[in-house]
Amino acid sequence: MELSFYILSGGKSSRMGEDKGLVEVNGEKMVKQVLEKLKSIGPQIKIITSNKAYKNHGFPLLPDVVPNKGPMGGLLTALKDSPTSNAFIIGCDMPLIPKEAYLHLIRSHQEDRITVASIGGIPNPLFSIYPKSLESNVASHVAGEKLKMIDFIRDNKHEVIPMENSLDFDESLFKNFNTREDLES
Ligand SMILES: Nc1nc2c(ncn2[C@@H]2O[C@H](COP(=O)(O)OP(=O)(O)OP(=O)(O)O)[C@@H](O)[C@H]2O)c(=O)[nH]1
Repeated sequence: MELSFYILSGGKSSRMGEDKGLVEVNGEKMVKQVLEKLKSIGPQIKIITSNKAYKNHGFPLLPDVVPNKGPMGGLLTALKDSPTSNAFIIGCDMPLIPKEAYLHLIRSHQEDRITVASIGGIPNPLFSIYPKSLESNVASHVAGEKLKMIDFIRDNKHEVIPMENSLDFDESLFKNFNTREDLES
């Protein structure tokens, strides 16, 4: 299955106070850590942001087609752009997720549905694979201001893959870093 990868980095980062993807965790920018894993998985990688500071990572940047709609706007941008029939959507603030987790989700994916990773019983729409065929459904949600990713997933054919059941992962590897306190913990 051919896949394109999109890192969502277009958020307001209001809790962090500065653009999250460019903040360092364990001495390296979060976006860089995500890119390092993706590079070894597939060639089609883009960062969805309008912040030019992401440019020096060497991957194409893509601004949101409809700005200020949160991750749903990022998903719409990704599916519109995707040259492949499926797109892997990843938040920029989960830098510790191991490559094996990406591979596991890809192996679990079936082309006609959304494949959502769950961690500790909680589905994560920003570590998920979406069929490009859902683009018009996403566009309707965005136009109707129905911006909760989880509601979109529930409205469409999907499968939840509990990461901890299949792989011997520590849940802490799926931590996302939203605040300064998160960085210190
Ligand atoms: N492209 C794009 N990505 C977004 C948008 N809003 C949020 N994201 C990304 O979605 C992921 C989760 O974002 P959140 O933590 O919910 O929101 P945030 O705006 O980044 O941060 P807060 O303002 O602190 O809530 C992060 O990777 C964000 O960069 C958006 O409007 N466009």
